[in-house]
Amino acid sequence: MSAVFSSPKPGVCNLRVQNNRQQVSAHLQRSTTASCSCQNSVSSFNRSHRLGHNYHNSSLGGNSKIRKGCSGGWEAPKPVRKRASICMAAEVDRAVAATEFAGWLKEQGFPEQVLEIKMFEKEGLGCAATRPLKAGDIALTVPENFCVTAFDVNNHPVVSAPARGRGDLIGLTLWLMYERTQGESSAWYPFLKLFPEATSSPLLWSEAERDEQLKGSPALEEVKDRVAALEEVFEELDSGYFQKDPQTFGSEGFSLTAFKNAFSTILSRATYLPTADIFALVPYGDCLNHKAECEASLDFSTEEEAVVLRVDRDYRVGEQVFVSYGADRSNSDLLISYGFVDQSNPNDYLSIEVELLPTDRLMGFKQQILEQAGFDSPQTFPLFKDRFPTQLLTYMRLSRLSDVGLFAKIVFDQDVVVDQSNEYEILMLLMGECRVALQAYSGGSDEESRIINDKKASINEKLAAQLRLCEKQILISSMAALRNRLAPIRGIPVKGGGLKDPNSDIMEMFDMAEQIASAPSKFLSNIFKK
Ligand SMILES: C[S@@+](CC[C@H](N)C(=O)[O-])C[C@H]1O[C@@H](n2cnc3c(N)ncnc32)[C@H](O)[C@@H]1O
Repeated sequence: MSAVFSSPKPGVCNLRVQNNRQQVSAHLQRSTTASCSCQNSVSSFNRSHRLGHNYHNSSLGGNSKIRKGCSGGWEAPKPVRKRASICMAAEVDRAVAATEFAGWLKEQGFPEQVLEIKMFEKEGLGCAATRPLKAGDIALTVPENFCVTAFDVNNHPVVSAPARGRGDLIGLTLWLMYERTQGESSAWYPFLKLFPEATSSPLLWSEAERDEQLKGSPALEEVKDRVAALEEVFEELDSGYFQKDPQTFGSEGFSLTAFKNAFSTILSRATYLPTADIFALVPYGDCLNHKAECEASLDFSTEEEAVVLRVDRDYRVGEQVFVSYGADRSNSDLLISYGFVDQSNPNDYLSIEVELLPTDRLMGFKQQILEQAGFDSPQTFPLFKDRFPTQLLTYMRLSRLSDVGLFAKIVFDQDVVVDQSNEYEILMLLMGECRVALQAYSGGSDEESRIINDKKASINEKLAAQLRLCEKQILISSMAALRNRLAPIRGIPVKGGGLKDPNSDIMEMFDMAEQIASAPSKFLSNIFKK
């Protein structure tokens, strides 16, 4: 994995604020107070990262539990043979399409739901309650045979072969590409009419646009990696199947653009169902929008043999019912996977990677301590706008400690300062890392606010500005929190005697000191002793 921000001084500061694609980041379970504070409870979290699932093969090889025992299947109406055209949602009024879709589903025996699909100003299509709902109520029950899954891909006369072994998301992408080329002849036409042609994901932006708009953001590397992987898959499909059979795989419907558009659509609409370990296109379910505070999500119920949504809060009639697309989704992740940014996302974070110094003579000993506490080297931690994990600080304290006698003070679930010079060093290192990360973005935060409010700015420009602004805010508030922690160590008074904001006249001093975050520790300890 590529690190986006290199250390201010390699070998001295082994920290990198990096992209958030990966693994272990730590999930903070307790919410905190307004100013940036330290979190005590961290557990590793496995985000069901939809894109990440793209490259595993779990569900295509007959792992389609959701369709096992399915009786009858979805009786799609007999296709009316019309000239095949690519079905593009931009050409249709999606609100009208939603009403037609509901009627069509009813004809197929779809059960009555307590949700209706409606257009909402901010999120586009969404689901509104048609009767009052109480927390715990079932709001949606979609029998399994109405869902499109790997089962349909595996049994598809055309796309089953190219989809084999490629994972659910690519399988569904191929399914969508093919069905789109069938236009009104597709058995799923009323369903497909609801889909947007593509999302606003930067996976679809031009190289120049993404380089310019995402400059400084860890999302840039992430997008580059994902696009490269997607293009590689397309190359294989193109040379292995599309070019060999141009009659079946027409050049327009099976172009790279069509592939990427369909992939972004599937990425944003297919729901991962944990119980069945499968991705599915779920009618109605694919119209549910995300709210970070929400805990409800779709899953497959083996008892009901249906995909079910149980709401986590009360809803009034007409109110939009939300789900969670995943508890720990950063804005960068939301933008790449769904093409939107949630500016008030309490779960937004930047990842910071820390590791032991390879030249440390106590490396082996420290590694054992880390292993016992369940950490790796390197290890990724999240940096939130209002909090960062205690474990990040403890990890860093350990990594910079040279006095074995102080090792007993290393406690991962409590915020215990080991010794003042060690504390000073790690806070300065963190500060330096945040500063370097912040400097990688061009322009000040005012620039982002201006773009967000500029009526002439494009959707992509606005989305990128929202993302950059949120990420900058995380770094700025982390630096403010670090300054607050540094102030008492340095014995510098802060306004009103509190720890919130250092006096503005000493800000300059802080700034100067922060610039030397990577200075030799001898020099730092001299400052400390002043
Ligand atoms: C599963 S679909 C939901 C239906 C979608 N709104 C539509 O019009 O078809 C996911 C898409 O909904 C939109 N969306 C979901 N939650 C959102 C939110 N909180 N804010 C803005 N857009 C959201 C994004 O465009 C995303 O790609």
